[in-house]
Amino acid sequence: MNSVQPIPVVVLAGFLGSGKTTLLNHLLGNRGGTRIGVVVNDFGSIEIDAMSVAGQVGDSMVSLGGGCLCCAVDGSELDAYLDKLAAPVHRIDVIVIEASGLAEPQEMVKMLIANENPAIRYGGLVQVVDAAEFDRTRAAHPETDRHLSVADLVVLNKTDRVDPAERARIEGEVAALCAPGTPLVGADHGRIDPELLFDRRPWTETRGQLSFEDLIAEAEEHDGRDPHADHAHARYESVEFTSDQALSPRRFIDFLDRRPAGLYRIKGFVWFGVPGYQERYEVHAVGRFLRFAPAPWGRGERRRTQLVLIGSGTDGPGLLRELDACREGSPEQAPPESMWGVLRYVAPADRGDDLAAEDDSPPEDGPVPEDGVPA
Ligand SMILES: Nc1nc2c(ncn2[C@@H]2O[C@H](COP(=O)(O)OP(=O)(O)OP(=O)(O)O)[C@@H](O)[C@H]2O)c(=O)[nH]1
Repeated sequence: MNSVQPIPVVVLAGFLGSGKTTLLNHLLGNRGGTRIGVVVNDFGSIEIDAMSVAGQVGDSMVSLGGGCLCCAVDGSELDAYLDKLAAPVHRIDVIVIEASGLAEPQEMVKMLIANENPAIRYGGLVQVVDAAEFDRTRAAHPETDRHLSVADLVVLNKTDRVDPAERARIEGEVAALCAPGTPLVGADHGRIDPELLFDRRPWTETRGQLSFEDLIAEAEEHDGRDPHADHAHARYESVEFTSDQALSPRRFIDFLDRRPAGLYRIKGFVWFGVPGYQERYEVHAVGRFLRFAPAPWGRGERRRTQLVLIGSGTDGPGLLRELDACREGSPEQAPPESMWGVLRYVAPADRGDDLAAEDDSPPEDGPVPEDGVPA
């Protein structure tokens, strides 16, 4: 690849928790000699997703914080980031924008098509679908159907969480919602062939790409009303919690066990500071699904907890008060057993042997060794 050709800009979209960051990390980890520029657009000003992929992208990383790309960031700001990434000095082959899980992908595509920088070109819309949550997501968010209809490539992710018959049913439904011939690839932890995105003559050139006319028609639909009123995130609110004090694992698990149904997504990391469990515990909750992943702290990284909670109809200040009550002043005195509730939800995500538990699954008995892998 060389930098004379315009750099394709691929939009990675999908509902909250569908696996966009996981897929992006897979691409970054399997990019061979390809240089990928990344734009992460997170919901909430604590850029959890940016941190999840940071370290792998170095100075090519730019992050658009503060909310949804389509609303909070105007075209000129996006253009400025793209200009920066497209500078020849970076020798970038492909740019991937990870859209906020609540963004309207069409808005981003529109911005990219309108971009006047000759060094880049729109490279397609990849829609990530959570196979295990497909029916629920569709019922709660009818715009899912519209998003699928404009996708260039659909990744049916989390296929490990559905059986083959269920997978076949969902594949049929997804295919019926997509434009005819839209490629649909199944994936476990976002492990797709990176060639799907890095090919110089990709699927988007032959079919499926939104035409400008489609986009104008879309825009006209909005006429006379707030163009963002029907966006998914208009119905959502997010709150952020940060603590320099450790959290009590027991009180935090109790908080999670009691979390309201409208609290759709929790992500971030937690410091428990319990002797023997000094790692940084990444937490991901999607609906009733919950997982912790321990990882070492970065060199010199401050021990603390940062969480983003996204929900609808939830009492944000009330949630923050409950989290405040989880603070623990003397974590060094906590017994190791206090971690058991957390360790039930630890799975070695990167190894693929997914032991993540559903909230309502029976608890594992007994302690778990310090590597975090339940016995
Ligand atoms: N079982 C299973 N879990 C997965 C798979 N892919 C991702 N996950 C988990 O699902 C959770 C959400 O994944 P993310 O990659 O953060 O999802 P996202 O779409 O970036 O989420 P938002 O940033 O909230 O929109 C994490 O706990 C992942 O480890 C998969 O194929 N199977």
